[in-house]
Amino acid sequence: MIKIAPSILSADFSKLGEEVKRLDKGGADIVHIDVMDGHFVPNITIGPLVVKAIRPYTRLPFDVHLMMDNPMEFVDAYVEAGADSITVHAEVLPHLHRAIHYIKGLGVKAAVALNPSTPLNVLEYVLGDVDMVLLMTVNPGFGGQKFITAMMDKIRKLADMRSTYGADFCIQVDGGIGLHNIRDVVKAGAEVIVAGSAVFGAQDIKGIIEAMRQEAKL
Ligand SMILES: O=C(CO)[C@@H](O)[C@H](O)COP(=O)(O)O
Repeated sequence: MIKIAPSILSADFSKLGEEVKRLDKGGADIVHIDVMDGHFVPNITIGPLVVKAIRPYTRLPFDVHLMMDNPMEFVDAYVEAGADSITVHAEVLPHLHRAIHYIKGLGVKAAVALNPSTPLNVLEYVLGDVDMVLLMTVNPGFGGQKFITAMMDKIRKLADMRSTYGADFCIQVDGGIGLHNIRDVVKAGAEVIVAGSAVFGAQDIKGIIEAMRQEAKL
């Protein structure tokens, strides 16, 4: 069973609480929260105060993706604000193993994200530690970009690595995913699908989420 995790980056920020409620009613599995610091990526988005403010609007898990140069300085604050899982980028963390275990020690799930150009081998010695690996399928920073087709092979290779190493993390993909390609990414091995513009660009959120689930059925 795949999980649909709409990114609120494409939501109407003037009424985020209501937008989160719409996702809940529409049948989303997870709320994906994109945190950008203006350094690691050229955009600035959502602080812990905002996460705390929208937390009462749903019981869906909050998956917080930290696109930051110094994520470990903020992990505690996002967990206190209501995050259920925290994703950090391998590119900024020389002590990735320590970071993963620190996050798990806070009682939430730990995920590691890779930018499109980052090779999978940086994960080799933490494959048994992570709960989820997030493969960015666009260069992070903005919603509405085109899926980078070379990422299809990267998803397959990560799924192969998982079986080779007998690991059991989830594979999440993020960027440029919608009805046109969800079947292909799922076939390649993706299980948690982040989608921003495809979900919030649709009039009917329930309809698009259902359609994506149907389309993903192999
Ligand atoms: O993290 C990011 C962008 O950095 C993503 O979560 C995007 O926001 C996904 O948006 P779409 O590509 O689905 O519009």
